Amino acid sequence: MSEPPMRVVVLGGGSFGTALASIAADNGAEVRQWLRDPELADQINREHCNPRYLPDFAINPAVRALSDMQAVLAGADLVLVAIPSQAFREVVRQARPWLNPDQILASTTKGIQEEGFKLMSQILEEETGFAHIGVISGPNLATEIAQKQLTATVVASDDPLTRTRVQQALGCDYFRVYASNDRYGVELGGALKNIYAIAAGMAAALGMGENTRSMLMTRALAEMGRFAVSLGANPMTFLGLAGVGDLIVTCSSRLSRNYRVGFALGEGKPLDEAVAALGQVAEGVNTVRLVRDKAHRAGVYMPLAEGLYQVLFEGVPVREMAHMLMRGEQSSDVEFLLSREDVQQAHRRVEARRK
Ligand SMILES: NC(=O)C1=CN([C@@H]2O[C@H](COP(=O)(O)OP(=O)(O)OC[C@H]3O[C@@H](n4cnc5c(N)ncnc54)[C@H](O)[C@@H]3O)[C@@H](O)[C@H]2O)C=CC1
Ligand SMILES: O=C(CO)COP(=O)(O)O
Repeated sequence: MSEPPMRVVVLGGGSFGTALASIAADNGAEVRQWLRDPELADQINREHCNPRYLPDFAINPAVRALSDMQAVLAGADLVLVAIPSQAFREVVRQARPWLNPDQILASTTKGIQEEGFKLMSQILEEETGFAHIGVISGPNLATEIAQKQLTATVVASDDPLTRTRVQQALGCDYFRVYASNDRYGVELGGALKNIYAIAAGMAAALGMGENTRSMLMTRALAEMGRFAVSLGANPMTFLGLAGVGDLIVTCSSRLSRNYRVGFALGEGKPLDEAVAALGQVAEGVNTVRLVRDKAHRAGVYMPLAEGLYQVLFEGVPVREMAHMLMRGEQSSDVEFLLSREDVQQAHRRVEARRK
């Protein structure tokens, strides 16, 4: 006898939640999607389209949208939480009475909560105390996934059941799901790359070329690694899809909201205007502030995050910041091989000999 279909619930009616719900339905799962707006839920059920967030995409008609949290969660095997970080805890609290410890819970959100510098799966853990918790992160522009363009993601959890169930629910012929046991690293990579996507968008708006973008992405990776090490995380995870994979796509594509905010800023638009014009979440705007503050307090050298912070929140012109960054310290390429301190020390020795 064949197994009954997996019951998958997606919390969130944005572009990524909608794309994931359709993948799971394409894969044969019984899928329900929770949205707070009942009218949009009705429209999705009627027209199989989410005009607000993914207007040109035909949603698999098997996806049922609901705005009643209790009804949506009844009997769920896997719950994917695709809610922007600012509202994530609030929605998990709303769902909590209808969640149970046998369910698999996974965050798809690439952001950080200000209080306590919490990542979203830590919020899932705090709010539920359950064991089957994971995250999904990778080069996953929702619009491309909706078009069934081939890509892959990472499910990260120290719980093998969580990894396996997510792979079963979402892995299909246009979406591969790789496994990782470094939940913190995968989640941190997803949040950090948004910062650098804003910078890449700015550089593009200023007419900077491919060498510039390549330098920016590679130095971003170095900076992400330095930050991860300071938090006790394993920077090797950033060599995977949820690190360098997501960094490449988000720093290269106009489909990325973070890139688009950066582009608008590079064109001279004020931050509030750039964010309002987007009409969707660009997590990097908040993340850069949180990461810059944390790096400051911990004494971690993050010139790109610092520079971006100054452009976004202190009114430093983009070109001036680019110039300052180019005139910054001559540093080491790969710090795991040659430390920054060794390079600085060598400079000091040469200077001392000159005097
Ligand atoms: N869109 C993409 O390409 C990808 C997005 N992500 C991540 O997924 C997360 C969610 O993003 P998207 O779906 O793209 O967002 P979105 O901006 O397209 O939509 C956000 C959704 O959250 C809902 N929402 C906001 N506040 C809420 C609240 N208080 N209660 C209930 N619902 C609320 C909105 O109504 C909307 O349905 C983000 O953290 C993003 O980083 C991850 C991978 C790809
Ligand atoms: O995370 C993403 C792609 O993997 C989406 O990036 P944006 O949130 O910048 O659109």
